[in-house]
Amino acid sequence: MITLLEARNIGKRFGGLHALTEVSLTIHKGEVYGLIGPNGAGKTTFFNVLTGSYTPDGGEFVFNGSELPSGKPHKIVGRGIARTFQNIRLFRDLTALENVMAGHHIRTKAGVWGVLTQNRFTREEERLTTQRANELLDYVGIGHFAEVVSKNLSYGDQRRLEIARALATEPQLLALDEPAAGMNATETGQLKLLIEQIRRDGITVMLIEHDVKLVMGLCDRVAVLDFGKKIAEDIPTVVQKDEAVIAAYLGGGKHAD
Ligand SMILES: Nc1ncnc2c1ncn2[C@@H]1O[C@H](COP(=O)(O)OP(=O)(O)OP(=O)(O)O)[C@@H](O)[C@H]1O
Repeated sequence: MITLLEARNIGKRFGGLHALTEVSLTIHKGEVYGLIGPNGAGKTTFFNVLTGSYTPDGGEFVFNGSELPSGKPHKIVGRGIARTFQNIRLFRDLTALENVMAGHHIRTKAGVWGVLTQNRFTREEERLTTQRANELLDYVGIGHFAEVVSKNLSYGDQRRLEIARALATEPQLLALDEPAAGMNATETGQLKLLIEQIRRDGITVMLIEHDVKLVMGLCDRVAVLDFGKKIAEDIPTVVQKDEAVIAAYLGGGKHAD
């Protein structure tokens, strides 16, 4: 197994609140890795420090063998980590196609000068960016909505669009924050197929998700956070039976039935 991401003793405080305490985990190339836990456990905070939205108070991330810069989202995308957000963050007034093209621009070479002058090189690059964006919209299943303004898409399709935009940055690790939130059973089933396809295409996936069935059916391994600490990490069937996890995540014996 090849290690893609290693989180070493990650800590994050907000004032007196310890949102993450010495969280360490290792993600292997090609796996789907779930991050679960009760509300407020620190899952999104973990994504935020990994992807540079927040600077951790302690610890480090090693990606593909070298340390990631902290607090530099753009550089981290450039290193090959893309994410989606729990609260969808699209350019609401741009079309689906334009949203995906915006994601791809991090990989294009034409600088501001090229865009301003629209030289031949830039025009060719734009053509390829458009082509790639259309391919990605097809890939996530919303190719027919390329020209639709993103705020007019259904919730499920907006989530797919966010995935297409993240894929446009050509990531090696795709971090999905509650991708099934607000989806009905059919959409969730389609999402599962899409994530499986993404993995088959060689992209490692890290997933925060509350839909237990989806997590159990999709993830190779799962880590559980509770009050900012990792309390378990294993294959789904083992995690499901872990007493500390049952107590924390399912509300403990008092509520379990
Ligand atoms: N920017 C912030 N400022 C202050 N406190 C924060 C901030 N972000 C998160 N927190 C707190 O840190 C803790 C962890 O929050 P986080 O959003 O990471 O949890 P989560 O596991 O993703 O929860 P959920 O499943 O509800 O999304 C919570 O107590 C939250 O209130």
